[in-house]
Amino acid sequence: MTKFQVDSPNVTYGDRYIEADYDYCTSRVEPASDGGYKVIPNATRLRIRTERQVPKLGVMLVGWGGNNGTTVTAAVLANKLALSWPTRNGHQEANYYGSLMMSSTVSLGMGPDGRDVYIPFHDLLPMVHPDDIVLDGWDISSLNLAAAMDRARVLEPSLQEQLRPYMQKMKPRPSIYSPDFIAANQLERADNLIVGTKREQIEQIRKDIRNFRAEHALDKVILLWTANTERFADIVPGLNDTAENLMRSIKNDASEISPSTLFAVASILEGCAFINGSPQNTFVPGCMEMAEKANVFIGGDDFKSGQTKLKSVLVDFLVSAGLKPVSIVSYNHLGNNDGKNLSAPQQFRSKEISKSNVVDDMVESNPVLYKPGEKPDHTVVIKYVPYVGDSKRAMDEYTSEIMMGGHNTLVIHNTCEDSLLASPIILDLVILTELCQRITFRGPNQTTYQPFHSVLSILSYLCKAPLVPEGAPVINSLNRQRSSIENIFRACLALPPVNHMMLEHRFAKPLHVSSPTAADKGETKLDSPTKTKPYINGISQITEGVNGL
Ligand SMILES: NC(=O)c1ccc[n+]([C@@H]2O[C@H](COP(=O)([O-])OP(=O)(O)OC[C@H]3O[C@@H](n4cnc5c(N)ncnc54)[C@H](O)[C@@H]3O)[C@@H](O)[C@H]2O)c1
Ligand SMILES: O=P([O-])([O-])O[C@@H]1[C@@H](O)[C@H](O)[C@@H](O)[C@H](O)[C@@H]1O
Repeated sequence: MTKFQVDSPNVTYGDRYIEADYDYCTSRVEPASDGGYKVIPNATRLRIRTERQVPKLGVMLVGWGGNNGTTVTAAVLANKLALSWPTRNGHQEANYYGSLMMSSTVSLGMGPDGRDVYIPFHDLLPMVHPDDIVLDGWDISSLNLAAAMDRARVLEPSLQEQLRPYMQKMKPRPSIYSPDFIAANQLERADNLIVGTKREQIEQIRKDIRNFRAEHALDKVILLWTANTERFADIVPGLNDTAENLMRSIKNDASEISPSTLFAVASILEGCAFINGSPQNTFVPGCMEMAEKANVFIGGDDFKSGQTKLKSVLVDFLVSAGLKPVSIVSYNHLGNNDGKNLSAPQQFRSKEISKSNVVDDMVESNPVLYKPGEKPDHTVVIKYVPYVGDSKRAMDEYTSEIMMGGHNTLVIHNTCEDSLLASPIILDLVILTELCQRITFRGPNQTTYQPFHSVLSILSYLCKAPLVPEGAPVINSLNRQRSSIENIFRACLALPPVNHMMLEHRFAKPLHVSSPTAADKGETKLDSPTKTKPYINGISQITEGVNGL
């Protein structure tokens, strides 16, 4: 943990809380009488509380025996045990590369030398360390985690050998299987099932959660779906459109309730946050209502790990540079079990939707380039090629209109172990969710503190199809998503948002700085204006009217 303390009258470091008084500054836009806009800046004083005590966290993965489930478990173990292993490219040590919290940094501000001072994102606020997370979960396949890790073909055998004694003791709990929601080709691995009615299955999941919490003396449990992609469930009035109807449908054993929704309901009933790492509509309206009534966090959908993550950067860059993407083709093939499941049309359709909607907000942000409703041609292709296993091969082509009828075409080829991109995302999702459970806000004239909305939209950086509260805008731009996390956490320390203005370096005369370096050199400060020296090294200098000023 990088030690730092904010020295401000607006921050109190108490035994239990960090308390910050923060002015949330935004601008509101209203239509003006002349057909233009009236822009009104405003500032809202918030009191933000962050509990300092980091809990003992348990994470239960649905689909624990899959490529992601085994890989993230192996990664946590390898880091915790500080393992290293021989590879063709030399000795490899465990790390958490690809985790926003563990392997990226944030700036605290400008140091005495005028340079930003960076710390690991994870050190900005008290957070769970992934090494300390206790993992468990369910799978329709009975393979123990060591055998499942071998089946996944993601990690080097030399590492698997070291992990096998630990992971062979880990056995996924029997799960809820509904062949109607995942590809028929998954039947062959479905030998570890909870039989019974949907109500009985939910009660078993709830019992599993309680047993896990008790067995490890956990303070908190979070559930995360990293099982197969399901087809979308039909949203039917009277079936799953309200919390009451959903619970009645479960009691009546209605068929159109997916396993992922059953897990989400069980999780919410146990007061545990539930995160959906796959693209299906797990959070049917009735499930979302349940979460809101229970003040339990839900988040998702579909890990944003590779091709789509790059798309949410590239399209943002092109459109914000005034270049007009007009055709986007995203093709990939892979040979893991995820790819096998996605080879079925209904499961592919779930993924096609989450991979396709990611450009909408960026396109709609630029009416100079796009007419209302105009969008780039956008095609998503996924093919299953068993031989390549987890090594996903992605090829993207972005064609944009540039000035005066010109065109620019970007072609990207991207090969990666898909599960090694998704595993750090899983860790970030649960670390951020747990931290947000410890942050509360009190606005002006409010006497009580309130939590984040139960739909945890701050997770959008990690999801292809961000789940947001009703009426909230969906933001897919990766840069904006990351900034929102950083600035919200800075606000918990009464630090201003990062604005990149760097005015300290932009004026002809040094901006007033309080750092000891400026005072030591006896340099003048802005608040004591003096004429610039007319001569520098004997050369007369213009002191008035420079740059037309
Ligand atoms: N880069 C990535 O790997 C990535 C990125 C985004 C989304 N995802 C999504 O994450 C999910 C997992 O990906 P993966 O590569 O680990 O797939 P996988 O097929 O290797 O693992 C899924 C596991 O879920 C199990 N399963 C299926 N139905 C289940 C149920 N009802 N209950 C419990 N277990 C069940 C399967 O037996 C399998 O072990 C998929 O939905 C995938 O689309 C993956
Ligand atoms: O994250 P991303 O690379 O855009 O999308 C990926 C797809 O390209 C891949 O085919 C699928 O198997 C993964 O689940 C993931 O969704």
